[in-house]
Amino acid sequence: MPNSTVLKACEQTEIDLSGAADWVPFDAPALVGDSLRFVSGDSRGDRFRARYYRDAEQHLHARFWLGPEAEGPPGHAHGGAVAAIMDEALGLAAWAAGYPIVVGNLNVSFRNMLPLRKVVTVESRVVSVEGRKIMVHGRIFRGEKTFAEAQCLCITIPGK
Ligand SMILES: CCCCCCCCCCCCCCCC(=O)SCCNC(=O)CCNC(=O)[C@H](O)C(C)(C)COP(=O)(O)OP(=O)(O)OC[C@H]1O[C@@H](n2cnc3c(N)ncnc32)[C@H](O)[C@@H]1OP(=O)(O)O
Repeated sequence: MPNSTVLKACEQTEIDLSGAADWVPFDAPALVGDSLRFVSGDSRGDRFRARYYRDAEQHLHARFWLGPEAEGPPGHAHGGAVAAIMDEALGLAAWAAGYPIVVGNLNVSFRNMLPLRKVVTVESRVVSVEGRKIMVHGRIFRGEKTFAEAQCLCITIPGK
């Protein structure tokens, strides 16, 4: 099947990105707008589709789907795609917690190859705040399987 046909088939498919029962949808574009364009901005794209949520404790979660344009190893996600998800989701977690930041350092461990065309969950947590340094940890998983873990050092932007 030619590639264009595969892409078209993907575009037409609705992906179920619904959250857990106790999650509340989080309007990320309302908070950071076009900064999401690179990763989660195209809800019908063939690279990433995403939806963000917050749980009762206000931690940010996301459902992500990676399509054929995120491919690295055959059938699996490119490491840069996984890192981009971590950059967006963990940076956004700091913003959602009230800290206007940019990411200063992002450390990603790739634990298992992440299959394309499966919905995965991203969980995040602000673990410490020291002056301008906000540390956020995150994980991408599906069921019992962890695909990646990350530690993200966010630095608040003066004057924001
Ligand atoms: C203008 C409007 C923007 C709006 C934006 C909206 C974005 C909303 C998006 C939300 C969802 C998407 C999230 C994507 C998030 C990105 O991808 S952001 C893009 C990628 N990141 C960047 O481009 C950042 C580039 N780096 C910089 O701009 C500057 O280096 C920084 C990070 C602002 C820090 O510079 P600085 O303000 O001069 O601060 P500096 O004194 O160097 O450091 C402050 C403290 O942090 C520590 N630190 C700084 N960098 C590091 C590091 N890499 N490692 C360890 N420690 C460090 C320093 O040691 C220092 O510690 P203390 O001495 O206070 O103990």
